[in-house]
Amino acid sequence: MTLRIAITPGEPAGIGPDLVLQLVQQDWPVQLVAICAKSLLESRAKQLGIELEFIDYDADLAAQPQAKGTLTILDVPLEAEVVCGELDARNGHYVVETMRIACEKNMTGEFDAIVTGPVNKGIINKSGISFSGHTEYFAQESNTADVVMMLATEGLRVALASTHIPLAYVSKAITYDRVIKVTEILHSELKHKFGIQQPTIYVCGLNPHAGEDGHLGTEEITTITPALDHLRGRGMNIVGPLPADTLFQEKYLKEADAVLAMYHDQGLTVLKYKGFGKAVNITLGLPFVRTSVDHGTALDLAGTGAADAGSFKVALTEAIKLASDKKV
Ligand SMILES: NC(=O)c1ccc[n+]([C@@H]2O[C@H](COP(=O)([O-])OP(=O)(O)OC[C@H]3O[C@@H](n4cnc5c(N)ncnc54)[C@H](O)[C@@H]3O)[C@@H](O)[C@H]2O)c1
Ligand SMILES: N[C@H](C(=O)O)[C@H](O)COP(=O)(O)O
Repeated sequence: MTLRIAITPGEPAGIGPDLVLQLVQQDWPVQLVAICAKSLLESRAKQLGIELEFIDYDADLAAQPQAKGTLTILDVPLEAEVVCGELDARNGHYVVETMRIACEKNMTGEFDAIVTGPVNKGIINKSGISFSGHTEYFAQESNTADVVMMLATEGLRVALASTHIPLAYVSKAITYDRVIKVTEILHSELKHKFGIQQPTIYVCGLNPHAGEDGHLGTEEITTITPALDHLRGRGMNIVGPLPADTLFQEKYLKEADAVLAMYHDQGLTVLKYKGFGKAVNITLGLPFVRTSVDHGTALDLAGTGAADAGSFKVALTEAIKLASDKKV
């Protein structure tokens, strides 16, 4: 049976539409359906000089593998005309609607995975919708209490204990229960989705030098270590908390199936330094497969033809793998 994968190009003024047009220049063993404005992709294709056959999505037809040079679209109309590189709050609802449809159709089983292009969180908020990221949106929309953001590139997986929150709130977000829940999800998904029988997880401290015995912060003593001790007591291979600035070295990474960072930039700066443009963002703990690109909207490159589709291809390849494994 051919899998059906939803692609949301994301912010219409960014590079997402360009990258979707690049993705379908090759065959894929699954059906790809872009959930977005047909008019947007038609005009972007014209601007980029790409010739494509556009096909309207029909849910009643059996899924067929993606043939290069065609693009199947589930049309969602824009609210306002798009100018490349110029954010417009009037399209905030449109962007979220594409995500909502993708989520709904994955929940019902019509689709087998979602691969998302980049969105601008600020402009969605400006449009009146409270929004902090796809990860949080899909968790809420699918009634999933806890999910984990994990980015992966060749040789490194980094998961986050907190995601899109101001730095000032991070300490409060790192609770005993949160550290346990995130590590449990990460451990379980490494085992069941990535086939690692006995996962080893290295965990970063929160403070400089992991708190230096409480002299540079106490969260390691009061919260993180007790949570990790609890998990170790249940038989999990957990190392840490280690100082984040010296954890990311080969000696440790060769032992680690994943690193759990306490906050966004602590982990993703390293991950993106290692693999920007070749990494995938995977939401762990959702009832469906969801992957994404490792980069943002790159407004400066929209419509120029200079955007690189490497990460989108990695994200799609990973979604196909995860969705295929789920079907077995
Ligand atoms: N998956 C997502 O939805 C996602 C991920 C990251 C950032 N964002 C959002 O994107 C917006 C812009 O973020 P930013 O400026 O930090 O990052 P960015 O990734 O958009 O841009 C950073 C730099 O990398 C370049 N770049 C990015 N993607 C590229 C590609 N595919 N090919 C070639 N060059 C590329 C850009 O031109 C720019 O110079 C923000 O609103 C942020 O929240 C969204
Ligand atoms: N934190 C992600 C990154 O830096 O790549 C990005 O903002 C996207 O997150 P969502 O998948 O939750 O939108």
